[in-house]
Amino acid sequence: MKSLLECQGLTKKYNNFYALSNLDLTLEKGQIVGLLGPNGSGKTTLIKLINGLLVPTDGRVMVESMAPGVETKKIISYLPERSSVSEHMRVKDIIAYFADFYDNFNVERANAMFKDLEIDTHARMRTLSKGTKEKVQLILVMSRDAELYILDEPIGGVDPAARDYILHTILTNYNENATILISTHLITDIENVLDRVLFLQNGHLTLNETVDDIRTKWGKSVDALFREVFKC
Ligand SMILES: Nc1ncnc2c1ncn2[C@@H]1O[C@H](COP(=O)(O)OP(=O)(O)OP(=O)(O)O)[C@@H](O)[C@H]1O
Repeated sequence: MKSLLECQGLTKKYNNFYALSNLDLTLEKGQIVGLLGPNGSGKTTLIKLINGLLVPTDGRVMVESMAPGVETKKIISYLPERSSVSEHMRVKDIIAYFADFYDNFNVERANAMFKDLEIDTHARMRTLSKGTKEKVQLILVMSRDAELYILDEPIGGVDPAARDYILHTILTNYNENATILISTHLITDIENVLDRVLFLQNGHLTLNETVDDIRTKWGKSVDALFREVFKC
């Protein structure tokens, strides 16, 4: 089976500091993968390398057998750590902009999710709360028919009640052959929707297991295992 994402010996050095060291990783299609690790462990660095926003110091990353570039941007839908959406625009204008920019943007799906989450699409971004802005961006990203969705800390500002709804409707309302890679510290909230978990520690991939195998092997939740492994 052709893999969706392949990293071989992937290394990123900032000056003399290794943010990512010799990382080997293969992800197949059709799974929701949690990218977990303490602050500074290299999650955003890995995500930026996959998106071609950083160049590896060593090793390589391939998406659908292609190096990051124009072609991979068409099949990756990326939610960055920090907002890339213009604050003065109205939500409806951002939807139109996305529809214009991305061939694979599904306007009906976006509008249905905005309606479900009761977000006023006439509102300007700057007038929305932090959590609502996050919802808007997540909806925009998940409304593309992509093969790989990469979400860097998508729901930190969303209240816990809305989180459940978002995780179950938005993250599961996507093409089942696609893969979602989510970096988050909200492990308890998210672990029920995850198929696989990656642990990053000081730039090293220290765990790559299915959630079922974690529960069977260690007899504990992903959150409990994370707290044990990364105990300060
Ligand atoms: N541009 C840069 N120059 C120098 N060091 C950097 C740069 N970007 C990141 N780093 C360092 O690389 C390491 C990994 O950072 P990264 O942002 O990938 O971590 P992270 O796991 O995403 O952290 P967090 O959970 O806090 O967002 C950190 O020690 C960080 O300080």
